[in-house]
Amino acid sequence: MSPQNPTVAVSAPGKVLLAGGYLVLDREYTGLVFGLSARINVVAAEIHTGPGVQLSEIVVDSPQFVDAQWRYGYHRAPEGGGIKVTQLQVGPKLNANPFVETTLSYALTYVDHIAGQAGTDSLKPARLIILADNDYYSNPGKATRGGRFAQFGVPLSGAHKTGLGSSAALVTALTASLLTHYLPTHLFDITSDGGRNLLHNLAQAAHCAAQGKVGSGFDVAAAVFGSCLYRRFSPAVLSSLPEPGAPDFSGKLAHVVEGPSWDTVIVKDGLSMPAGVVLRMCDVDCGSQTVGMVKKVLAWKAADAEGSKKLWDKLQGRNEALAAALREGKLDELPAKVSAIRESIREMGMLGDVPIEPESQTKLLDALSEVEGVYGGVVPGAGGFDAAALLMKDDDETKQRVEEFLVKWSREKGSKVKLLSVKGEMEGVRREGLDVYGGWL
Ligand SMILES: Nc1ncnc2c1ncn2[C@@H]1O[C@H](COP(=O)(O)OP(=O)(O)OP(=O)(O)O)[C@@H](O)[C@H]1O
Ligand SMILES: C[C@@](O)(CCOP(=O)(O)O)CC(=O)O
Repeated sequence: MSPQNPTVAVSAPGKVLLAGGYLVLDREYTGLVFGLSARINVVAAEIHTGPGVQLSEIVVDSPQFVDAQWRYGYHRAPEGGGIKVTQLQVGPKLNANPFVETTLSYALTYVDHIAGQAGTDSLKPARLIILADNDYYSNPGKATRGGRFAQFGVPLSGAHKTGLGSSAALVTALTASLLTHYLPTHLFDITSDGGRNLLHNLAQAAHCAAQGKVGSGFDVAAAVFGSCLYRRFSPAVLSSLPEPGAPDFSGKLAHVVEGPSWDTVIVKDGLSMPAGVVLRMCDVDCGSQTVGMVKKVLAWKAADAEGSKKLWDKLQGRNEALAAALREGKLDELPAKVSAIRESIREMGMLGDVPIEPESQTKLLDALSEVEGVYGGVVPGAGGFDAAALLMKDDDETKQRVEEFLVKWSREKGSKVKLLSVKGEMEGVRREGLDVYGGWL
């Protein structure tokens, strides 16, 4: 028989929205979502306490960063309020991690609800270890330990994010590791469709609560399902959920995440990568910030309902045409499909007065498209100055040409552009063997 609360490891991929930024906020439209080879891993293990010792504690470590341990006490709140977690002070100051804290309260509440129904009292203390692939963070400067997981030598707040969706991958892997650790396979199985749907719903709910807003959720969808065509859930699905600890949070959470009201549409075979083609990401370190872009685009959409609908319908058609060319392996069509999308994106940026594909990025993408073996590139997600996603031949010669091009470009333009080692990947959340984490556990 397997132990009651086994040590388990789960990983979830990062994301890139290749096409469908802004449109995917609206259920009328879809997004081309790719999972990435950069993963966030979480190992969940029981904490063994001495005989007679009672403690209700969850310890979370992110050992690649300095001062990155968070300890929480937990208890069952009255009136069905679920599991309340309270951060315990470790060092001189309380260093909050809202994504970890909220995910613990959501996942433990759900586990306790299910375990309560099954008549067992299974919330034993646990230790969780977070290990993130290096591409999630750039120029941390003081990285000391090589290998798959760097020791960054800075606190989490001092690491520069590359925008691969660390919080969504973390919330998903953390939720999945807790459910897998505490629940027997017949109650939660990450490899089943039902298990993945439940994980998706619970992770979306926790991620929205932690970030204090309901986005399109494509990042959590990528973390759970990997690459797909994504149509969002209606935000109303989450509107009946009270705060953790409030009366009946537990029952309402279970009702929402198990409920039939989710209208997310994930089309796994709607998106694929032809043999010999790879999706790669560039990090552009240029110091330019883009804030409030979503707000501005939505304001333009509201102010010009008719014109914006026309443009979005056209862009949706162009996005679908790219997905079809990828599915059908029509490599010679890729450059024109990518250019058509970029043209509509620039039009949206101009009409909304938002730098979605700013001129510096237009120049970079145009020049990259001329490099032999590159089919084209876009500003992914919301766009802006700081990233580019490329479709290119999957061979070392093309990679080398792109890297050489970027070195020259960076020198000439004074903006640091570098190719990340991350690649597009189809697979979503998965169990991992413990041997991957040698030396970290
Ligand atoms: N390795 C980690 N260990 C612990 N917490 C982490 C780790 N990585 C990310 N987080 C949590 O996620 C937060 C960052 O999430 P945020 O949504 O700001 O960025 P992101 O998801 O990486 O970026 P983007 O949405 O632009 O792709 C951190 O503040 C922290 O709470
Ligand atoms: C603008 C938007 O459609 C995409 C944002 O993507 P990213 O965070 O830039 O990868 C917002 C969303 O989908 O939640």
